[in-house]
Amino acid sequence: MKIVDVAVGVIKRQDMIYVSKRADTLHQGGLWEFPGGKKEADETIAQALIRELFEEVNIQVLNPIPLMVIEHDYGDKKVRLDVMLVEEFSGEPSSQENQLSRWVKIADLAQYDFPAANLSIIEKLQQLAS
Ligand SMILES: Nc1nc2c([nH]c(=O)n2[C@@H]2O[C@H](COP(=O)(O)OP(=O)(O)OP(=O)(O)O)[C@@H](O)[C@H]2O)c(=O)[nH]1
Ligand SMILES: [Mg+2]
Repeated sequence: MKIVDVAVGVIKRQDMIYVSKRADTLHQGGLWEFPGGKKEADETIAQALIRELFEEVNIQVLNPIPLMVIEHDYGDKKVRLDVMLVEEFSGEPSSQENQLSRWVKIADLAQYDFPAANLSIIEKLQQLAS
């Protein structure tokens, strides 16, 4: 199965992270996510992140910092999540795609249901915060 490259942005301000709910009809629908999406063939992963976060939440990413890379096989789909920490951005995140979105304290992220691949991201954020 072909692996899908995904740029994922962990948008952070103080002890809060911006999360959105995936539409029920999508892959891993109904779960919470960090904004992002599939890399196009002609893009670098940083370019994909900048484009996706502008399209999805209307911010200009300034200085993304690589956090981790996660490969996960969902059975119906294999993904490689290139996860980047986004602490420098201009604009105020707001959902452009009718997604429910909110700022959540890092300590409270575990109360939200995320796709299985995201669990190690949340663990890492909680380690960094403690
Ligand atoms: N954006 C995002 N995708 C994630 C996360 N965790 C995770 O497993 N994924 C998976 O990554 C894949 C691509 O993400 P996506 O659906 O946002 O892609 P996209 O924005 O390009 O959407 P599109 O297909 O409607 O153009 C999906 O299969 C999704 O399930 C996450 O935290 N954020
Ligand atoms: Mg997306």
